[in-house]
Amino acid sequence: MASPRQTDARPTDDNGLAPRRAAWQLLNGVTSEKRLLSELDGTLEKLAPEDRARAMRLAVATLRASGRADRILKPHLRKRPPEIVMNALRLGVVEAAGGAPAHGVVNACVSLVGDSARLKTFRGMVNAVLRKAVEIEPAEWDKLPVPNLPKWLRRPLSAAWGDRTVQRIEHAHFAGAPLDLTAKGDPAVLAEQVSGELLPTGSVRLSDYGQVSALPGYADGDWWVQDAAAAMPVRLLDPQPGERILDLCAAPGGKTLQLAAAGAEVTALDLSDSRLARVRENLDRCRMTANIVAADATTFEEDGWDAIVLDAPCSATGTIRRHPDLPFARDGSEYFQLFELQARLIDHAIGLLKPGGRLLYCTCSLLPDEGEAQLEEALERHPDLAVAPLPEAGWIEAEWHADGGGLRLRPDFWSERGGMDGFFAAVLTKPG
Ligand SMILES: C[S@@+](CC[C@H](N)C(=O)[O-])C[C@H]1O[C@@H](n2cnc3c(N)ncnc32)[C@H](O)[C@@H]1O
Repeated sequence: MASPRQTDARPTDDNGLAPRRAAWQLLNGVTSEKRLLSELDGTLEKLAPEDRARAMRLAVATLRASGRADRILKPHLRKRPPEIVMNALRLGVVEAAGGAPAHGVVNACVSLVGDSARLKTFRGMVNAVLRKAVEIEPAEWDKLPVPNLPKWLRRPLSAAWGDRTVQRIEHAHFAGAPLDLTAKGDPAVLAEQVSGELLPTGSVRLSDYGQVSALPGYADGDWWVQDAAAAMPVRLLDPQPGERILDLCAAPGGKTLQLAAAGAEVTALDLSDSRLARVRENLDRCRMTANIVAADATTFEEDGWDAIVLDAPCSATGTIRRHPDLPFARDGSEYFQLFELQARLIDHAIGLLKPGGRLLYCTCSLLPDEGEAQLEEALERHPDLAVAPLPEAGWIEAEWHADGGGLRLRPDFWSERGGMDGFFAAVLTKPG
């Protein structure tokens, strides 16, 4: 049910200024305050649902194309203005390149800065620069290079996968992502129900869709949103009915739902109470159950599990297609702590498995430090463990085999189909 705030909020009749202002605030939160869009929810609270969606779409599109917008703007700027003024300019260029009428875009962006006492002096400059910058022809825009990842991220990715692959990954980031669903039941039936494409891995893909909650089967809990790559690790684990499985970093619950749908007896654990609320909501909507535990996975003590899923906290660099804010809001300085936490979580999880139990380790990361290297180092620390060979299953393509075992998924794979998130996944078996 809509909250009172949502019911009160009405679409704007101010020529679309409210969603543009919210998009601008989101951009400022990301590029100036270095916060993720997911941490800036409050910015959208007072907007009507359709304005909220529009603001988020605008912010995401601008972040994705920010490098292109800067190229267009550069020749028109004698001196680079403050970052928040740059964001108003970027917003205008990206909207105009997307086909919005130039006049409305210029007026709106001038109003954004003009309404702020602090930025009023930039009104004239924004007006003059944008008038010229929005004249770009769609064909000219399309010919501009796809924006590069920032150096701090490009460097380790180039070292791992090579420059050419990083360029392909950047193209995949720029293209964005389709909507992938995981079916609670038969994916072929779901594909028909939502008129989607049944992918070889069993996910159902929609390239053109409106409001997610209005799609058939949402209210009945027939499916949940989960990138095709994110759905593969649990397929590797192959959970069996009745198995006792601990999902150690469970929220928002995509993998918990897969485990429960397979008939496993699932305990979903997460450090974050608020994120666990989303696991509960997802389970309720899909009419499935799991034991929910709010705890720290590094100290949780119940052992004897048939299998453990460790979808560890990570850089999330595999999800930039969906989250173009990440390269702007992060700088890699916190990653070393994550690598250490991942190793500690692996060691602790191994101790909680019963003899013969399986540990699924996975991360939505493109950095080998969080995937291949973690696996290699875990095997050095625990020489009695074995990496389960990848199943012969036809859905695993040859180029997805990771060096040293496991599955390496990248956004440049399936480019003809709309790509996939980046992921690493491997199953480790404890001796019986
Ligand atoms: C990559 S997300 C998990 C995604 C989830 N498995 C899914 O498929 O929807 C990582 C999760 O780890 C949780 N987390 C981080 N540190 C943790 C810890 N020490 N103990 C338990 N959970 C932790 C975060 O709150 C976050 O929800």
